[in-house]
Amino acid sequence: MIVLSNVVHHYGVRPILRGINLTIERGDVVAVVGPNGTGKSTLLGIMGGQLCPQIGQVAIDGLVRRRTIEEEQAIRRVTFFLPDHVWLPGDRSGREYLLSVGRLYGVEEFRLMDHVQRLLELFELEAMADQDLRSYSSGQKKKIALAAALVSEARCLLLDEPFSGGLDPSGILAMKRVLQRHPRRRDMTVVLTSPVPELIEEVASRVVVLKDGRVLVFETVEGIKRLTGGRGSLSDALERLIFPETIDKLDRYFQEERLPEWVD
Ligand SMILES: Nc1ncnc2c1ncn2[C@@H]1O[C@H](COP(=O)(O)OP(=O)(O)OP(=O)(O)O)[C@@H](O)[C@H]1O
Repeated sequence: MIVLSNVVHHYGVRPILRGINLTIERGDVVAVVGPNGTGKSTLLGIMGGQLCPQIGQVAIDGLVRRRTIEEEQAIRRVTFFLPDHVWLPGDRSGREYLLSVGRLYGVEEFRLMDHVQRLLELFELEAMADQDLRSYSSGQKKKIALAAALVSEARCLLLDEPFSGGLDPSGILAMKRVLQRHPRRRDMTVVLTSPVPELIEEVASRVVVLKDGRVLVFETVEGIKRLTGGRGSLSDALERLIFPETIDKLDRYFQEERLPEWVD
């Protein structure tokens, strides 16, 4: 379970997050959505321990992030934070990297070897498995980063944009299926960001809508649809909830495209 209590964060003087309170239960897959620059990655970074909020705190399974060294170490053993842009050791092979992540998380050796092999197959990386990571394409690097999150067997996954970064349709399908299956069966907690409502609708049990530094709504996908009239897809609902002015802007844009009257 992840509990955020009055989390406030700003870079310089401008507040980005203005008192976020959230309780995310085990077994939930929560998607954080909102306009560009609204603070989704900042929120994930704070949950992931990469950033320390100026006010408030994050507790994971009852342990508070960045309070004491012991608590932080205990959280790190059960939490995997995958930033949007991840650093990979270029002089290690994909297999070596996955094995080292699994060992860091204390995964038992025999099970680890088998899990690494299955992940390499799942993400269609077997042919590249023993080549240096510097020779991987950007989509292949994204797949290895996702495989690293999964091989950790951490019960709390924080994934910033897991479906972006050049992932091909088979990679998207693989990640989608894993997120649909693992969290409920393994009592995991997953928080992710994605700008694609169609993907969120398929994997998320609940959605956090951030706007102007606050939680506008924290609801199930069906709950968000009900709030906005109950018709259409999540994409339609989010459009009405977060971007109501976009339709007007589109009308204005196409009006201005009309040629002035003096042009033949
Ligand atoms: N290191 C930083 N220094 C200063 N400002 C920052 C920094 N990181 C982010 N910001 C600002 O904080 C705000 C929130 O950024 P953040 O990346 O969390 O937004 P986001 O919702 O994830 O955006 P996007 O949808 O574009 O990925 C933005 O206005 C951004 O310019």
